[in-house]
Amino acid sequence: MSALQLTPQPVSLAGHLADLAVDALMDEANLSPKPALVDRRGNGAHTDLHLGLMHASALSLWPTFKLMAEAAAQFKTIGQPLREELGRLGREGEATMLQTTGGVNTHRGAIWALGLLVTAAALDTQDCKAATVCQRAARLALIEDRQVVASNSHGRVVAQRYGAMGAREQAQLGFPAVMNVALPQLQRSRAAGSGEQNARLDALLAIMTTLADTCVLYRAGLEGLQAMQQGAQRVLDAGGSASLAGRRALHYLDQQLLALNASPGGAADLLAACLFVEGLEPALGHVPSLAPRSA
Ligand SMILES: CC(C)(COP(=O)(O)OP(=O)(O)OC[C@H]1O[C@@H](n2cnc3c(N)ncnc32)[C@H](O)[C@@H]1O)[C@@H](O)C(=O)NCCC(=O)NCCS
Ligand SMILES: Nc1ncnc2c1ncn2[C@@H]1O[C@H](COP(=O)(O)OP(=O)(O)OP(=O)(O)O)[C@@H](O)[C@H]1O
Repeated sequence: MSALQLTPQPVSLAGHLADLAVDALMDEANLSPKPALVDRRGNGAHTDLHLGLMHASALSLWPTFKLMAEAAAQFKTIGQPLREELGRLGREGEATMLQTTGGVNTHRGAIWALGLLVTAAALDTQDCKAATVCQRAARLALIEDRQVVASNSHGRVVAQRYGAMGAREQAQLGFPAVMNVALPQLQRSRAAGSGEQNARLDALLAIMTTLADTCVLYRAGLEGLQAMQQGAQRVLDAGGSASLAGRRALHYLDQQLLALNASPGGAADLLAACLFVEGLEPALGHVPSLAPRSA
């Protein structure tokens, strides 16, 4: 039989959500020029990462996201059983990621954020507005996972040292960096005539202006965080990444963050989360729910 005679198999809703999550990770990784992050130009501040590894890691997470969406259908409501199943799948996803990358942390924060959002979307695809999905994800993130083993993660170290709110709190608050910062900036930049890549760079920069990025704090302390926040604001004030002055400021920010070894990995994860929730309504508006309305 020739390939032309093969009938395409319908993609399940869970598979569709996993596609959207992996697409968001691929789009974030490919977006260039991002300050000090892995992109098409190079490795940014990371000696142990490269674009091929980011791609391989993103693709390896497809089954994890699909299983998370299926868990929503199985458990149907927001509660401890679903939360703990997600924790289990998330830890398995982290293990898969580390196996794929030979032990390098490519997407820890992204598994957390996108995992919660995929599940929240799958709970009720009749209402997959970005704001509603972020709120559902927050309700999941607020539930304690009794199986979690406290680790000495970089985020925890930094939380103790500086009192910074990290990935956990960002999710528990309903992703304010996505809803109040990144999505409005995306829309503003598009309305001002910027191309899609520049609008996405502006959204990343907008996140960087206020986020307490624990990756940056761990690698470069408060000096790095201040350089990131102020430098990102300067790019936006100069006209954003589509303008000549903004592009110069972005180049300067890149050099400054590289010198400080300060890579805004948390901001990058939240840009991926922003692209994911923005894509939900157009992609799923017509698809029936996997599960009845969540409690
Ligand atoms: C909550 C998580 C992210 C751990 O956070 P913690 O701060 O302790 O760890 P760590 O420093 O290793 O990772 C933080 C990650 O978040 C990203 N990040 C950094 N700062 C921020 C921020 N302010 N906001 C959002 N994300 C951020 C970074 O890119 C980094 O990858 C999560 O990995 C976790 O608890 N996993 C356990 C498995 C689980 O429950 N999974 C649920 C799947 S839905
Ligand atoms: N394009 C990207 N380039 C680099 N990092 C990214 C990118 N997109 C997302 N990230 C995030 O940045 C994090 C990597 O940051 P970092 O290297 O500080 O992590 P770490 O392994 O915890 O620290 P270290 O490398 O200092 O041991 C990943 O968890 C990932 O979520």
